[in-house]
Amino acid sequence: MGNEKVASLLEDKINVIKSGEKSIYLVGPIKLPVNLNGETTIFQWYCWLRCENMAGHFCNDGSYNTESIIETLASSNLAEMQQSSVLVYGDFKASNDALIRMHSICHTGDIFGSKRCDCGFQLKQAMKMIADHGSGALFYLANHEGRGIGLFSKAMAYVLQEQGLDTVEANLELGFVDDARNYDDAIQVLKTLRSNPVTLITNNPRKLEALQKSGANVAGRVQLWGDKSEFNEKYLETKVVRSGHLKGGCPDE
Ligand SMILES: Nc1nc2c(ncn2[C@@H]2O[C@H](COP(=O)(O)OP(=O)(O)OP(=O)(O)O)[C@@H](O)[C@H]2O)c(=O)[nH]1
Repeated sequence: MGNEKVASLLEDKINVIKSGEKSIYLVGPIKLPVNLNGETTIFQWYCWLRCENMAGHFCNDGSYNTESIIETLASSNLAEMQQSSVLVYGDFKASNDALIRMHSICHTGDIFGSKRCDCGFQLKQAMKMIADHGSGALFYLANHEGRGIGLFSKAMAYVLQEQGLDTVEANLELGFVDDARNYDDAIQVLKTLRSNPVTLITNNPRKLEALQKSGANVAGRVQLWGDKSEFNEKYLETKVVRSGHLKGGCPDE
């Protein structure tokens, strides 16, 4: 198969979202059958790549064609970088209301099922809530590890926490801010996929604020608490007491 043929197969599945200096290359939808609590649920999956003055990569000159993307893929070493993605359920573009979650990657909680946090529970529960609701999207934000400090630094923060520091103190002692996450790219992708109202699944007021400030059509928020155990009790308490996470279903509760 030549480059031209491959390009023509991919053309309809690539969407270029331009915003100032940067471009976001969005690939999808791709059918993704997912095992959700023992049942197969069909999601549509999209993955994106942000490109910003990356000399040597396919995004450096602002021009774009599918063939040039394919030509540079193999030499771009994308496995060394983080790419985020979104799982979409139902008629996400047209439905009147939809549930969305901006889920920050948690290697330990999402993959290993660590009980030090509630991330793995929230991931599965949010996917279930979205499917039960009939329309929605779960954004899996791969550059958010450790609230934006990266996996290695999160491991260092865990070591400090084992000496009694809470999650916020550990981040600060390592020279980070408490929360360094940015939602801009995910919001751009959301706006590309849907303009109708969305309800955000979160306990974190900063996520809600980021979405509202962006001008996205936000109908409200639903909370997601659960999976409390002796292992994450302090972690959950710190989220409420130090990071201002909300207990209750509405933004102003
Ligand atoms: N720095 C740090 N990050 C952690 C720790 N435990 C989990 N995380 C990260 O925290 C992020 C999730 O943030 P949370 O504060 O649990 O929840 P949230 O995403 O802000 O809010 P919700 O939308 O309500 O889930 C993930 O990226 C995890 O990797 C920790 O002990 N220290």
